[in-house]
Amino acid sequence: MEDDLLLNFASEPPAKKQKVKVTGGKWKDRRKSQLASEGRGRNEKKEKLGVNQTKLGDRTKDVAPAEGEERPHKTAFPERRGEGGKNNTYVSSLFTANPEIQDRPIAEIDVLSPSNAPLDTSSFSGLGLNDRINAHLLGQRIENPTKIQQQVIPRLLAGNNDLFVQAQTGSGKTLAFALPIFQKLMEIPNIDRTSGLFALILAPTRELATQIYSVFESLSRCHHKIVAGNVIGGEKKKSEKARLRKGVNILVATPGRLVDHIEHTQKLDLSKIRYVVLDEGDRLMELGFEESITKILHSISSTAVPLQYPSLPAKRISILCSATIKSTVKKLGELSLEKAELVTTSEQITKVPDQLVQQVVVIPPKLRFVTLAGTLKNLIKDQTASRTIVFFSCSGSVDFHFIALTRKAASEDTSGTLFGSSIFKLHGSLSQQTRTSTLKQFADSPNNAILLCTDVASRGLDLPHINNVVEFDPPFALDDHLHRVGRTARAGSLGKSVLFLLPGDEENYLKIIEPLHPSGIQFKKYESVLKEAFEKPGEKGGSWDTQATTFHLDLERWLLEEPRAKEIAANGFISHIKAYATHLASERECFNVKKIHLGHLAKSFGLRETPKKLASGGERKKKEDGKSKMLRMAKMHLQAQTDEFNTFG
Ligand SMILES: Nc1ncnc2c1ncn2[C@@H]1O[C@H](COP(=O)(O)OP(=O)(O)OP(=O)(O)O)[C@@H](O)[C@H]1O
Repeated sequence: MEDDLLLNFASEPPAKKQKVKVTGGKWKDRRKSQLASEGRGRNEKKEKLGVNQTKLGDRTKDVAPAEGEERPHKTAFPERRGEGGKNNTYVSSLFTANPEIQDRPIAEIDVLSPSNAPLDTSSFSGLGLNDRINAHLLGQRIENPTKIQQQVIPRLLAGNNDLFVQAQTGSGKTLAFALPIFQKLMEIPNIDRTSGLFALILAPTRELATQIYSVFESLSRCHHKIVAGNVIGGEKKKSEKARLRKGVNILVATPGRLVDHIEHTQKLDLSKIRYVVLDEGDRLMELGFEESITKILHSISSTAVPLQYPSLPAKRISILCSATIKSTVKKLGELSLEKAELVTTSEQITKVPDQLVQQVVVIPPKLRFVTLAGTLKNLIKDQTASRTIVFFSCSGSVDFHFIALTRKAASEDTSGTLFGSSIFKLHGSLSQQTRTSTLKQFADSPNNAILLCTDVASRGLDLPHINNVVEFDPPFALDDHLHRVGRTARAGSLGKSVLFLLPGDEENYLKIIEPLHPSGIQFKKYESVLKEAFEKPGEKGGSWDTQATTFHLDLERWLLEEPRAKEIAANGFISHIKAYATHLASERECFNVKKIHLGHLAKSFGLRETPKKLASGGERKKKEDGKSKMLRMAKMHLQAQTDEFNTFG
């Protein structure tokens, strides 16, 4: 019998256990004694694994229970008495007792031509950029400006107006402000690092700040005496101070860390700043940086001195960039801009790029893990150096799926392999050093690479050539969807995005995202995903479900053998549920935590225990009313989100 076609059931037909009532003492002790009396102590775990396995030829075929076992619910997969206490746990089948999924036509969609691509009709030199910068761009195969660059570059080169720049994700906003600012500094006679700090760029996350800094750093090849620096927190403040003391002309910073330096680094002189860029304005506000930004802007204004450089504007020019329009961005505009000109492109910025192919797979909760694995396998099939990003709702879920896919129970590992590809994890609870090196490894990987992450990677990050985005957990807001899928299909390139939804209420989310997708949405059946991924060559039409089941059960078995991994799974499950409870009230008709089948969802985390037991740690807790539970969860999630993006040192 082939090993991978086996399913394990109970080992020796268990002799019927005598139930012994245990009373007195602590609940844990009572439970231990109860289990021991039933012969279900810890040491039995191994015996239960992998012995007396039964071939599953047909997913719906009912297999006779071992002697001494009860036949469970008729439609369910044959169950095994597990390690449960009062409520026994079951090894349920992946493919039975799943909720129904609405039938939808599965048509191919016509992909439109790119909406954020460089335009053939215009050149950078035509916009007023000098030869050195042009040559530098050509060296990077950047030949024609995008629409937003066409509009912003001449305005910044010529003008004295503040700008409110709104454009689609991946439309080249960074170069739109970086190129003219750099050129203006190039025009300062004898500029060097001691001439002063002239441009400040504020970004919401350390990753984004690092990325913008590297754009300026690479531009310094056009004039090696212009020095860019960054202060982003998470790194040693001492070395940042030393950098500021030596002098920089362009500073890229996260707001929290910059305020810290304003207060404690005497050498930091903001008086010559003539350009302030607020990148990802909506995110800066969402992360609560309003107060820090106000302080920074006030410090700049209150120390400003007149300059004798004719190439620089007489007064400070502020540029606010955002891919989405929100009331919070408008508020940031009021705070930072003066008589600003709105610069936007004709295409609807609140839509995804036209060329993006959006797929949706509706998956019963039990099948989420195996369908994720199948999706990843299919996406990298026939590829050699593809890049895929998978978004999760919380760090706990990233940690679990990383260990589950790589089978590495040591949580400090951030890289591994899956289906011959490199796989990485990234979230805000990792140290800054780890985050930076993980992103670099992911970007530089010579083979196919997959990044499992939270929304820490959803904003502004320009990872090169991302082919696919998978939203394993739905976004918490529509803007998040735009930003997540916006990591692919950048600057006119093609890209695919896959959204996972649960059957039932979550299917309503389709109606919400449909207007954002000019090319339409392609519906995919999870069965076809699994079939493509798991069908053995030459065995068409039969083996895929068995293979998928085996793949999943291997995870369950592994968790039983690895207590640390099981702990990570339990934590991942609990964090996932908590994060789910914080979906916007306005989207409750799609994401209602009360309607989730917790048992089925726990199975997708490889867990056989009842979720109630997991969530409470087995202890009875005082009943909490619904409202205070929601508030508590929302608070926890907000805290987790801020931690996720913690830009402070
Ligand atoms: N004119 C161009 N031609 C070709 N590639 C370009 C051009 N301009 C920018 N790019 C590339 O396109 C990618 C996206 O640019 P950028 O990160 O500035 O987009 P963005 O508008 O800031 O997106 P987001 O809003 O998602 O942060 C980068 O890799 C950049 O090098």
